[in-house]
Amino acid sequence: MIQVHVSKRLHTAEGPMDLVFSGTIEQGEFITLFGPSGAGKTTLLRMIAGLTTPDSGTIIVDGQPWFDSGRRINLSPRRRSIGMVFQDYALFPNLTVAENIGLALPREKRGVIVGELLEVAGLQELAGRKPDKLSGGQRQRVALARALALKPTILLLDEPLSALDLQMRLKLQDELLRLHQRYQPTTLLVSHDLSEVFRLSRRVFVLDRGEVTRSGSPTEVFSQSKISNKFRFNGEVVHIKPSGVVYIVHVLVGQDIVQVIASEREIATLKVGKRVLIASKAFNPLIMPLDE
Ligand SMILES: Nc1ncnc2c1ncn2[C@@H]1O[C@H](COP(=O)(O)OP(=O)(O)OP(=O)(O)O)[C@@H](O)[C@H]1O
Repeated sequence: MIQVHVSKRLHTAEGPMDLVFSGTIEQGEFITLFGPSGAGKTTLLRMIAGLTTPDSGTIIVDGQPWFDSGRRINLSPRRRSIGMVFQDYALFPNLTVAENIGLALPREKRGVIVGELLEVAGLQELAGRKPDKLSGGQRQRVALARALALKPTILLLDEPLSALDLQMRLKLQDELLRLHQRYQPTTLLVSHDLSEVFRLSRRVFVLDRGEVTRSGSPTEVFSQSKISNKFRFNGEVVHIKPSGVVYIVHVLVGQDIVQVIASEREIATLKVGKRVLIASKAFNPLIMPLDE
């Protein structure tokens, strides 16, 4: 369990802003941090990693204080069990894929762990390549494998997929879910992409100007509560969930998630990533695929 209670005064172009975060994250949870640019998301990750020092507060991980301003405890990043992946790939250009993944591992364990990660991340064929011979998606897979090599308690991901095209992003999201399931690190992901928040996390914190304005499941946080009976929306299917004899389809419309009930017959034409039109028919919304 991670208990984070921190505050820090930040200096932004618009003047000072207080970043205040208080939250408890369970072991193995997948959390996203969502919010506008400059809200303080990256700084929060950096404080957990030990790269930025909070002005006050505590960060307790499995009962162990990583930071405690009152007791003057501040573990260095090296002593915190974390793996990190950022938007820019930050791989060592002169090392191969396998060497990049194994870099921080003790020599005697390196072969076994790197071998496993190459296999799990589907990178075996690329083990001997240098980063400049990889695509953006492949590089991020290497960065992810490297972040997991030391079996960190916490995985910190700062928009790792945002530079990738949609197709690659969806593929890497699946990969991320698979890796998370296998190694179960407590994961904090910063994302600007609402469909990503929805696909990957069970819980989201919305940060705005240094404060958590909303938190809960993506559905709770983003569902549109009042929908008029007469409407037409274009959106993208982000999740399909069986519910008894029908299905609940979650559709991303702008910045909102709209839930629509669909029958098995309607579901046959839908899948995650599909662009759809939601329109009202009498009082019940009607959902149908859009021609592409
Ligand atoms: N160590 C620091 N001390 C004071 N101010 C800081 C510090 N680090 C960052 N800031 C300021 O805090 C603000 C928030 O930055 P941060 O990168 O955390 O936002 P963000 O939500 O991650 O934004 P983006 O989505 O654009 O990455 C910025 O204006 C930045 O200049």
